[in-house]
Amino acid sequence: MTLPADHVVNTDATEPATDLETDLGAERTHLTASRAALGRMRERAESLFSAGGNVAGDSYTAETLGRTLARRVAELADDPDTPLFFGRLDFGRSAEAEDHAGHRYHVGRRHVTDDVGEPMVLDWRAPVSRAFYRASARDPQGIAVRRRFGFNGGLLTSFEDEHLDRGEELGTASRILTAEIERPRVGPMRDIVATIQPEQDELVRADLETSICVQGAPGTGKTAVGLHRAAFLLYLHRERLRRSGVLVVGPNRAFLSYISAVLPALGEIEVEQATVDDLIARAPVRAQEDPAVAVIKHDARMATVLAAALNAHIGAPEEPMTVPDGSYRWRIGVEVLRRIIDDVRQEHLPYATARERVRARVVSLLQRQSEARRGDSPGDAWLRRMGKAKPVTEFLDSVWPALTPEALVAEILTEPPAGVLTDDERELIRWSTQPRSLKSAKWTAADLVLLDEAAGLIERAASFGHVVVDEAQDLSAMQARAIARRSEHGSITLLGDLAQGTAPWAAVDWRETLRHLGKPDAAVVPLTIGFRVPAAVVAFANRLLPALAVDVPPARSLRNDGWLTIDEVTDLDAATVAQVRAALAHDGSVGVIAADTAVESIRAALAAAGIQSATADDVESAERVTVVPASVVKGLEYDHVVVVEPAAIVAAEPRGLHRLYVVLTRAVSRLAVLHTLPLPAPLTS
Ligand SMILES: Nc1ncnc2c1ncn2[C@@H]1O[C@H](COP(=O)(O)OP(=O)(O)OP(=O)(O)O)[C@@H](O)[C@H]1O
Repeated sequence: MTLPADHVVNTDATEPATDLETDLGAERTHLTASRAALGRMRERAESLFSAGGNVAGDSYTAETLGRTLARRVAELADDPDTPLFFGRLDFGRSAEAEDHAGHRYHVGRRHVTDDVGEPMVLDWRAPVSRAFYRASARDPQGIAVRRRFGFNGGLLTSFEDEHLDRGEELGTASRILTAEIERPRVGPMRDIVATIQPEQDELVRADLETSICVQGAPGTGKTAVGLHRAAFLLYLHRERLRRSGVLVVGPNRAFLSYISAVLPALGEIEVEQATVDDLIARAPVRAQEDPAVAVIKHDARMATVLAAALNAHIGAPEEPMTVPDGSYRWRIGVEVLRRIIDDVRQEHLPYATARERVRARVVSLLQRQSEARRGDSPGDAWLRRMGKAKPVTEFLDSVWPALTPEALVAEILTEPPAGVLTDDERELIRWSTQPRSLKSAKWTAADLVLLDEAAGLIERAASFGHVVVDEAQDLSAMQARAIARRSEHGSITLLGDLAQGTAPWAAVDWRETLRHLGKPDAAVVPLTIGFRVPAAVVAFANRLLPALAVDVPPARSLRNDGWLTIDEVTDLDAATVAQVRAALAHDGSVGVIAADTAVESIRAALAAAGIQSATADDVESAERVTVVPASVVKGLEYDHVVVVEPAAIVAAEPRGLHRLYVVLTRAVSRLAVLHTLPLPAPLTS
């Protein structure tokens, strides 16, 4: 790659800057020029877009071209509040610099080229940009100087140089990194491209073929890593992943709306985001059930039960088949029919595909007989007619009957088969009242995982090219299998923290989850640097860890600036209002977290005091205060968190201590804990 002369580092570019202001001025000029160039790139894309209909020959091509160009225009959108570049690499003249020796590159959110196609800003995902994240004084990777830029909104305000060639390296002491981590959080989650850390970058840039499981304490950047990995893979394997798709799975709607802006900000607008429940929603949930019943339905043994029940529908042919065809009668003997069934069973195809395979094998035997007798090949119409001939259909219906997932699940809930579940378990899952028809069946949420499993046994689900699963510690075996079916031919990034497992089936060992996901050999990699929770708050929340019975590696907080108060009060509402008022005096977001049942009264108390609040899924809300039920706060963060009555949060569910650990680790700067009841024991010991 060649660069225009003014971007080429001459030998003295690696000398200390003589005049910071001049340097800053030059960088601002480059930023302005880059923005203008991006504007021109967008204009060109827009004019192509509007001309698209005329150039394309047919409507299909026009539509495809239109979509491609519309996407291109969207990808080139410029947010004036977001820096277009955030770093600069000055390559030295060592052999390691290879072709880049003496070159200077600005690194930013997307490629920007000037009018003759020369790069002005390199995409952070380009191979050259890797050194921005990974070069160190010990391993400079050809870099003489790494420059990081500080921004305020879209305005370039400062920079920070590391002369790697002189052994200088700031690492996590970088002021710009510190400012980014400490900046107040408002609105939805932001990207971290400017400050991805080396241990994160290694995961972000892992190959498409590689599935990984990331175990990290709260705030170590798991979500950020997963989203950036999706963006990275889309950049590197654009066409392939555009065809197969990339999916991000999160725990709930509030979380998905919180993260929804990250990928579009990186120019990636085609990633599907869903909860597991969205993925498997083939019927509406119209009934509740005892959690003990749901636990059984989410157990991996249900997959065995369903597979066996389905298998039991495959019968053995008992009599030969005779098919009339005009003046002929074709005959297939019972032994041959049995062989067909045995052979197709061995192919381990989905049930419905296999049924069609049996039909095709039967028709091909009929065809051979017809050819032998008639001396010519029958046409397609004949083949179709034979496939639908009554004796063929009757044969299939008796030995390989068509089945729907609903029928299969209804069958095992009507008469739970013996052999895999205990008798008690069978009684627990048994339908107490039989629905009049499958259509009127009132499915529970857990029934939907069974329906999805059944659907997967009957027909193969489409596989995404890559799936990012966040908060994966809460996946049940059956949910993991639902994701496995959707990533059979792709890879997975699994993100989670065993200490934050709140589902009744929460994982205690990642190996087990990976096995259910069909990626048993994926590496489990820890993230160890905490970017959210201040050290004092981490120390407080960590008092819970021994009681959580999980083996997780410790993390070190980068934030020493936090603030923690624990107050025993007599009037929770009044104390909450007072804390929220105090928090509003600072910058940033305020999250009030309480047991689910307490949320409405807290919201009312705040409103009575003139403080309006938003709900967790309304990330664009103008209100700075959000009142969040403890059950949906996973993955979210607020500058100032007020936790109301920890004992009630713990008492609300069987894994209440895990929930409290999640709740206490949402604070970016300040945590206020208010209680009237004694604090849960592990917190006071
Ligand atoms: N390298 C980084 N530079 C700046 N900020 C970062 C970096 N990594 C993570 N962060 C920030 O730290 C916060 C926590 O990140 P994230 O939500 O990804 O953590 P997490 O491990 O998924 O947390 P949890 O376990 O609570 O879900 C976010 O605000 C994120 O933007």
